[in-house]
Amino acid sequence: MSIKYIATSKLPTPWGVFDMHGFEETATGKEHVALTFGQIDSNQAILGRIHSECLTGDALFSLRCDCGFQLQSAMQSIAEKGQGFLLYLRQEGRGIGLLNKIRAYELQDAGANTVEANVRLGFEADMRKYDMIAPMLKQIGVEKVNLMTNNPRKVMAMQDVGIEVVERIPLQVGKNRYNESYLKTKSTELGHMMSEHHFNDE
Ligand SMILES: Nc1nc2c(ncn2[C@@H]2O[C@H](COP(=O)(O)OP(=O)(O)OP(=O)(O)O)[C@@H](O)[C@H]2O)c(=O)[nH]1
Ligand SMILES: [Zn+2]
Repeated sequence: MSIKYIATSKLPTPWGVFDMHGFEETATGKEHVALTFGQIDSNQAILGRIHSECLTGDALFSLRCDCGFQLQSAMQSIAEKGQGFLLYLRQEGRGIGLLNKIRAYELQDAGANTVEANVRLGFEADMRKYDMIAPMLKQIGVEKVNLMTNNPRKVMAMQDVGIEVVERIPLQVGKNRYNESYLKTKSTELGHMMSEHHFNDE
């Protein structure tokens, strides 16, 4: 994929000051962000996260999913480590977009699970593409990663574009009474690797 690096600025956060790098997909004009913390050493495996946009969870405090909690936890871990990256990819709703996600939530309110809702709307369970990752990581100097995720598809997607995932670090945070069945569906139907205690401890 052709993606253009645009500019870099500081991004002060509650956990520390990140550098924010802006990108634009040439074909679609879609905008993505890479955050880095500290000095990136290309010879080392770098702690990082690939995070897909979730306006409701990341910005509007939704408890329907775990996205906002994962975002905060990842940024905190990166800042504590003193070195790391986070790619914030604008593929809302696993690639179906915000309004279709709200349609899917409407179906879920009526009893469908997250995968059934997507399928009823005529979408696959997960429509995300990860081909912007390689040029974005190249720009910020990351070649090997310790990836914070529970999603095996992300690990495979990284390897497919030639990025070595040295370690997968589980990121199980934010379980609550509103997202319990969402998390279960991730584990049973989307292949996410979740330990059982995630479902049992209140
Ligand atoms: N279609 C749809 N998308 C959802 C729903 N709930 C959350 N999402 C989207 O799911 C995506 C979650 O992305 P991530 O947190 O990066 O990744 P993940 O696949 O859950 O894997 P992890 O790295 O383990 O968190 C975001 O794009 C959310 O907007 C839902 O019920 N339906
Ligand atoms: Zn979410």
